[in-house]
Amino acid sequence: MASSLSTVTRHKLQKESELRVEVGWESSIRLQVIDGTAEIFGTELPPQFKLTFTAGLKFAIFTWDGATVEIEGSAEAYVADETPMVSYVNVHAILEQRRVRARDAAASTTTTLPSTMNADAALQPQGPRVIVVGPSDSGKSSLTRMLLGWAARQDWKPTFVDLDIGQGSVTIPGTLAATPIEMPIDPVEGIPLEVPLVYFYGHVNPSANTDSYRALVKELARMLEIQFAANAEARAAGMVINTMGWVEGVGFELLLHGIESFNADVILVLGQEKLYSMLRDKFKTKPGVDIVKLHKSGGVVARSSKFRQRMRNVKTREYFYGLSNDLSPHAASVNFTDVQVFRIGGGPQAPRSALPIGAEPTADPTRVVPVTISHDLLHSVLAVSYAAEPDQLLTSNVAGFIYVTEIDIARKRLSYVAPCPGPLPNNLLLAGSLLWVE
Ligand SMILES: Nc1ncnc2c1ncn2[C@@H]1O[C@H](COP(=O)(O)OP(=O)(O)OP(=O)(O)O)[C@@H](O)[C@H]1O
Repeated sequence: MASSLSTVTRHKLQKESELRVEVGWESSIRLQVIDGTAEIFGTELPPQFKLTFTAGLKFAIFTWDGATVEIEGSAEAYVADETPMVSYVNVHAILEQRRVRARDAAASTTTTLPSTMNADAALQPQGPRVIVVGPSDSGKSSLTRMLLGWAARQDWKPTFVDLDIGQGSVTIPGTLAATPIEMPIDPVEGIPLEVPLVYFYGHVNPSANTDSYRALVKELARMLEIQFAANAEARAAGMVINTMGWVEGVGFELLLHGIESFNADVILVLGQEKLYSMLRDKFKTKPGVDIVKLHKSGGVVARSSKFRQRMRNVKTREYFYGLSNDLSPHAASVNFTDVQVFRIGGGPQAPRSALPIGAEPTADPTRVVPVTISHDLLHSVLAVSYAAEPDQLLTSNVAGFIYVTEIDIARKRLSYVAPCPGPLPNNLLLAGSLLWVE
């Protein structure tokens, strides 16, 4: 039975049960494990230590052997003893065997090859490449976290790939990203930002420009392939890929494109029979791809579009201000001539003169188009690209993001806020449809 908590409440959890918590929007809560052991999405909680969970968060504290958990503050919370966790951890055990096999095989390849010879990258021993798929609110991100967390607890550094542009769990929404996970993901702080490879798609809706989305997925996969070829440890640990909840029509095509681009060999399907059978049909002639159907947890909470919008704002705010307002973003301004802003898509594909008579030029969705700086850019989130030339902007990764706070047309100056001081690392900026108002 759900209870509304406003003060301190203790919950005794039996083995293999979980406490499902929804923090209210009014304030954060403090939570600690009083005795026993418990984890949040694969990350073990430190005993006797108060952790703060911010307003709006929804999560489960799971225990394998039993625990007592105390919550201070206002939250909806209830205990559930029916969870799919055992099936999830069984998947982890199989992935673990594959990682060990890849590591052992890599070790014997290096000892048997002459030192001057490199094994063909495609033939090198390879750990599991897992892709988690399912409709919206099926628990994909949570399962991804668990699999990464359990692997990291066994000293692997698996690569987390996030293709879900709606949430932006690595940096901000509207991005695709990959990062090695060296330790279980902190349930409060999230993913550390040290070495992520981030690409800016610029929209939270994949249908805004599916061609550019595909181009970015391909490029991210290509970059990881290069990294894996040079790093046997990362290759053996493999990757866990989180996807978006769009699984019908073009969404399904994009899923297939993701699976093929990353050469995924384990597809975990959460909570939808139809998607499972469509994938099984697609891959029945392809040996070496395992498709596994898993139950969705009864704890997964459906989130409205308003809630998602709110969480996106929280995520963007966190990027600039830190989780608990502990970062001081840096306000600065530049002359219009100091920066060049572009967007992807638009503009004619070919000049009318080059087209057959009567044909209308269509917009090229992957074309890099210059943007004239105007009031239209006010409140935009812009990516600072690593591209050396504008024509590389489509597939270059990004250094970070700024948001535009003022456009002074008379003085031709653009004011912005960046997460750190100092000049921008590049003057090539990329705009999408992402806006943010403090
Ligand atoms: N067992 C659980 N108990 C309580 N809350 C949960 C549980 N599992 C997941 N949640 C919460 O439910 C929400 C949806 O889960 P999650 O983000 O994993 O789904 P998703 O399939 O990745 O969603 P989408 O792709 O639509 O964004 C999240 O807020 C998550 O923290």
